[in-house]
This record gives sequence, structure tokens and C-alpha cells, in this order.
Amino acid sequence: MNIQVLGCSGGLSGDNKGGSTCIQLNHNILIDAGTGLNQLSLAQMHRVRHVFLTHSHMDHIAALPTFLSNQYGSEHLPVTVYAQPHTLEKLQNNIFNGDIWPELSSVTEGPEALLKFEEIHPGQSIELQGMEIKAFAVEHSVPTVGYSVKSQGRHFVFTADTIAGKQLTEQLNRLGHIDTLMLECSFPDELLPVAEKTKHMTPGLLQSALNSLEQQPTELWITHLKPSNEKALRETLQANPPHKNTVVL
Ligand SMILES: Nc1ncnc2c1ncn2[C@@H]1O[C@@H]2COP(=O)(O)O[C@H]2[C@H]1O
Repeated sequence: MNIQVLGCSGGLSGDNKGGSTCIQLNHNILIDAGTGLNQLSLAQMHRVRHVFLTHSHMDHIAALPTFLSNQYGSEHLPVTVYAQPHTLEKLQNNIFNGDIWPELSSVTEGPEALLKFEEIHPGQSIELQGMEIKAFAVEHSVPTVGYSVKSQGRHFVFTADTIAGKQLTEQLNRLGHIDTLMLECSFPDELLPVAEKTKHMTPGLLQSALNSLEQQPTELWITHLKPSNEKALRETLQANPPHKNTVVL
């Protein structure tokens, strides 16, 4: 399995020029559609067939409307967008509503059928090209899922936006051994009240989440640094890496 983190900023990039959350699995699957999606060329965008969304927040869906309009002429239509019912409802009512962007999912046949919405529920697995993609619920300010991806003996887990706590610990322990765990760290410890209010991690919360696991992952990728806090967070995480194999993306 080839994993490319196209974007992972927790906001409008700042110094992290990659953009906001978008992860590419092999050539044709994306997790989230933040502005990092813009790293793909048009030809690469045309190869994308499946998009798995974690939640409805803008930094995870910002590029979805324009990405879909770029799909005219692609040989692989429609693109299937998987998300929880809450996320799909918010997208349909607030984005693909005929005002902000066309109601793309209403066209179901012919060359203009660009988009198919598909519900996914926590606990559900989808098999695609020998890959098992399983959604699991995490604790955030809106209904959110993380994804466990197993392929060719590798287990990659993206927990999306989440705060540390019982729910995250239970879900991760249930997933067994994880090769690459991608966890967020949005705010510094000084902003713990903001992290708690917005249901995000700080370095301290991230460490407590790791400490609560029955098995440590082989490596830890840290993501979703908020641009205003990115410099301070990088310094803190570099001085005290939460795991022996830590990569701050
Ligand atoms: N009162 C608030 N509640 C929730 N989010 C807020 C609030 N104030 C600012 N935010 C920001 O809005 C962002 C929405 O996306 P995130 O959850 O990634 O992170 C959130 C915070 O950075």
C-alpha cells in the first residue's frame, strides 16, 4: 500500500504548504478532501475513484466541490464519496445545494454523473482492491470517524480529528497491532481549555492517549497542527517525541 499525505495542516496551511487534510492510498483512494488535494495533477485527480470522509469540517472537505467538477472527462465516473449520514446530510444541505455548488449527486447516469454518495457507519468495513478500510467512531465536536486500513500486511490507522479519552483508547486497542498510527496534535498544552472545548489534542493529551494503549504502534505520524501554533508544537514535539519513531508531518 502506498500512502501519500498530500496535506495535513489543521487550517489554511500557514508554513505547512501542503494544505489541509487529504491522504492518498495507492492511486485512486483518498481519505478526506482538504486543500492538500490540490497537490494532485489533473491526470492524478482523474484516477481517484473513492473518497472516504472523516467528518464535515471545512479543512477536511474544502477541495471536494472543485475536485468533483474537475472530473468531467474522467474514465472512472462516478466518484464514490463515503461518509457518515451526518456528514452526507451537511454536504447535501449546505454545499451541494444548488447555491454554493451544483447538486452533483442528483445526476446518476451519463457523462455528467460525477458523484455518488455512500453511507458508511462506525464498525463497517469496505473492501477495495485487496484493501480493507474500516471506519471507527472517535470523539470530536461533530460526528467523526477514523479509518483503519489493512493492505499487504501493513496496518495504517488515521484517527482524524479527536480528543484523547476512553473512546479513542478502546477503539485503538480493538484494532490490534498498528504499523503506522496517524494522530492529530492541534494545540499546545497552554491551550488545553481550547483543545478540550474543540475536541482536539495537545502534546500532553497525545502522550496520555499513547500511554493508554495495550500495544504501541511501530511508528507515529503527527498531523493537524494548527498554523498559529505550528512552530511551537514542532519545537515541543521535537524536544520530547511521544514515541521512539515519531514523524511530525
Ligand atoms: N468555539 C469554538 N468551537 C469550535 N471550534 C472553534 C471555536 N473557536 C475556534 N474554533 C476553531 O474552528 C475550527 C473548526 O475545525 P477544527 O475542529 O479543526 O478546529 C476548530 C478550531 O480551530
